[in-house]
Amino acid sequence: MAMKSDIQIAREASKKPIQEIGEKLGIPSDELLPYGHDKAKVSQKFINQVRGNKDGKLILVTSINPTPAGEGKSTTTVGLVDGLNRIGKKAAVCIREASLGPNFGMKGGAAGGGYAQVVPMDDMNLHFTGDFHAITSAHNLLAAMIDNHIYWGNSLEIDTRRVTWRRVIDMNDRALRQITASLGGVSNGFPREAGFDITVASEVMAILCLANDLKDLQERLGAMIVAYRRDKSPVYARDIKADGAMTVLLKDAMQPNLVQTLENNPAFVHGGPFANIAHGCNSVIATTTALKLADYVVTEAGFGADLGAEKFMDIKCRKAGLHPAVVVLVATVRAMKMNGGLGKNELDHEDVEAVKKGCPNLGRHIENVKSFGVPVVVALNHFVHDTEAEIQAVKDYVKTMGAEAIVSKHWAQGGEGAVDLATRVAEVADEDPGNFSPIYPDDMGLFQKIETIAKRIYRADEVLADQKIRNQLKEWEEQGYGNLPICMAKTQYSFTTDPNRRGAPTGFGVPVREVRLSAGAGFVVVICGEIMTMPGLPSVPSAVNIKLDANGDIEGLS
Ligand SMILES: Nc1ncnc2c1ncn2[C@@H]1O[C@H](COP(=O)(O)OP(=O)(O)O)[C@@H](O)[C@H]1O
Ligand SMILES: O=COP(=O)(O)O
Repeated sequence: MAMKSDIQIAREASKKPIQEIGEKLGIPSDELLPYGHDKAKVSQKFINQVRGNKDGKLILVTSINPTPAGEGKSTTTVGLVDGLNRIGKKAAVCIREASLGPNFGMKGGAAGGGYAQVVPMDDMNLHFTGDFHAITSAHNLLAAMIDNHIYWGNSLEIDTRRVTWRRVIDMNDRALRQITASLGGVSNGFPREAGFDITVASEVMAILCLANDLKDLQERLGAMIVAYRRDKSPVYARDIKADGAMTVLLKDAMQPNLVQTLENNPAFVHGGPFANIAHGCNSVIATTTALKLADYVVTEAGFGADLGAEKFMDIKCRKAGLHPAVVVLVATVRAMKMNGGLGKNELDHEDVEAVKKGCPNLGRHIENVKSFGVPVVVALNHFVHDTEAEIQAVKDYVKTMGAEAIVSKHWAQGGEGAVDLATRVAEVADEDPGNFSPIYPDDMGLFQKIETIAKRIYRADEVLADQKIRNQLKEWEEQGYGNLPICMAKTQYSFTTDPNRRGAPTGFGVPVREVRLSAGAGFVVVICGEIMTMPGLPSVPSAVNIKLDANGDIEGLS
């Protein structure tokens, strides 16, 4: 029988009232702000009340370098939590919210898939509880106030050639990457080059995902650098007096969202930075709250372990004082084949040799995760086309790497299909050796931090950066930002900056195109190769297949 679509499965879910889901975690109904019957925000008051609880075990789900469709990190995160609950563990999901960009572009949503989804998947993949709209508004309020400040006399002496604060929209729109603002004459202000990024690349998004509470949020917002003067001294958001109003716009967005899996297990869904252009992790407030309420919290970080997992460890864990007890590294036969050199349209037939050729990519990610002092379990996310020979090839290879690969069929079977994975992951998590450490110390120089990531994680020979970039990093160190971690922005398809160099390449350099100081979020963004902070739509966007059917139900969301 043909598998139902994700949205059909989600629509048929037997959801419980969100208050019952909260009760599973000890959240009283009056500490939930409901958004309908199946979504709610958790109150800051309750979050403050449980801050003293003992932490559960934190489990990170990452993956090998993915195909364009993604290898099932969110799906495995949800399936693993359902599996853990089936074996009697009190486990919760912690994932990111979906951006409308990939939803209507190519990649799809962020609610998992098959019988391992969070619901209501359509709400979650569309407007959800409005967090992304709030972030977009707050970001663009600041942009409007900057140009307005310049219009009314520019008392801060902003150098209009050095306004670094761009605008955002939660959509893939390449036409907005580079624009000229304030055209049309005197009443429209002073024309200058400007542009848009996608909302998930906004520093406001990063701050919402790293802040502990509203006070911390406002302080970080105020600390964002928005422009420089001619003497190159920074102008902050607090100089524009925008931080208060931005915090008002973000008041509700700051509170984590609670929904449920298809098997009625709790799922925190909050924040949504991409991992190729931002730090790629869900919010600290959701993760730390979940750890106070569940014995096992399973979270994910975007794209492959060279991006999301590295930034989870070196940015999120460092800043929030977290550490993963175990990492689940998702591999799929299809991505192994792609890393073995096959094209994205050649992945549906058996090719054991291609799987074997892709193994070094998996091996490098296993070594990288272990280099953070964290044990790893490989989850082979089973697809219907996978053959026994292909699966065996992965298992045999993983064994040579001193790890173990466990086949998980959560997509097709829900939690029942992930019981073996859940059993093993819980065992490893309970043995948590507590040896986690980031791969570079705070007091290492910024350029040296970039080199450490490039050489130790990507296996690059060198970092290529012109003198202007090196001088900019030195200047930020002199201004007191030298202790910040690095947020690498590069393609998700390769360890290199060339999306076509799959597998485990060596003998390459990492070209740095631009560096941006996210002084509010507290990291330095290093833009490598051709990666864009405003993606474009594909030739046939998913949007063309998204519509309402005769019953008014949504079709085409995945
Ligand atoms: N085992 C599987 N079989 C078939 N499709 C899957 C499987 N796992 C995930 N998918 C689908 O692949 C896409 C990407 O899954 P997702 O969990 O979003 O990946 P990631 O979080 O790594 O980007 C989704 O459409 C999902 O439904
Ligand atoms: O930031 C990217 O996340 P996914 O890997 O979930 O697409």
